[in-house]
Amino acid sequence: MRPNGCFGCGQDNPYGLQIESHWEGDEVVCQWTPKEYMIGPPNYLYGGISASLIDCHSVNTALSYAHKKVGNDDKYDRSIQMVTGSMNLRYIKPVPMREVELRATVEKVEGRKYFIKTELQSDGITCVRGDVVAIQLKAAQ
Ligand SMILES: CCCCC/C=C\C/C=C\C/C=C\C/C=C\CCCC(=O)SCCNC(=O)CCNC(=O)[C@H](O)C(C)(C)COP(=O)(O)OP(=O)(O)OC[C@H]1O[C@@H](n2cnc3c(N)ncnc32)[C@H](O)[C@@H]1OP(=O)(O)O
Repeated sequence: MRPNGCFGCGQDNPYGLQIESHWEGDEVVCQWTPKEYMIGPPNYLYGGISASLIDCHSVNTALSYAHKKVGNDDKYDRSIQMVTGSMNLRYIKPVPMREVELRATVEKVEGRKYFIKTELQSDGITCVRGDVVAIQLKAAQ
């Protein structure tokens, strides 16, 4: 989708994280590598960056799922809009400053609420687990 200035996934935001998420079976997956200045504790990723990664990846999972539900797999429909309603994170292990993988699944959908479970992994080990509720905005009247 262009233009896209989203801090998480916007290719048009040079200061953003520029994540790219794609479907792999029933999961939405993304590989991403931190910049040196995104450090928090010595040698480890800043927790707010992990939160941003999980936030954007999860909301995009919901957004893409909502598109699929109406039989639209590849064309972005600007009338379908999604925001983060709530996000609960469990920081299980510190995240090393190297490539991470995000893996998200749609747990359930209730009306406009999409319940997404996302894991942030390093070398196949889950470091952060997120439960995100993405909410589809009411269609403009
Ligand atoms: C796989 C490839 C991916 C492809 C993607 C492709 C392209 C990408 C393109 C574009 C990308 C664009 C954007 C990037 C995506 C993400 C960006 C990152 C995410 C964000 O950065 S986003 C900003 C932060 N976010 C907000 O700024 C939200 C502020 N807030 C509000 O705008 C309202 O507050 C709202 C809308 C949330 C609700 O308002 P509302 O009036 O629509 O809804 P209402 O109150 O009627 O509630 C309806 C039902 O939701 C329940 N509910 C309400 N609030 C809840 C909550 N907080 N948590 C859990 N449940 C909640 C109620 O309990 C009720 O549930 P029930 O129906 O069961 O009673």
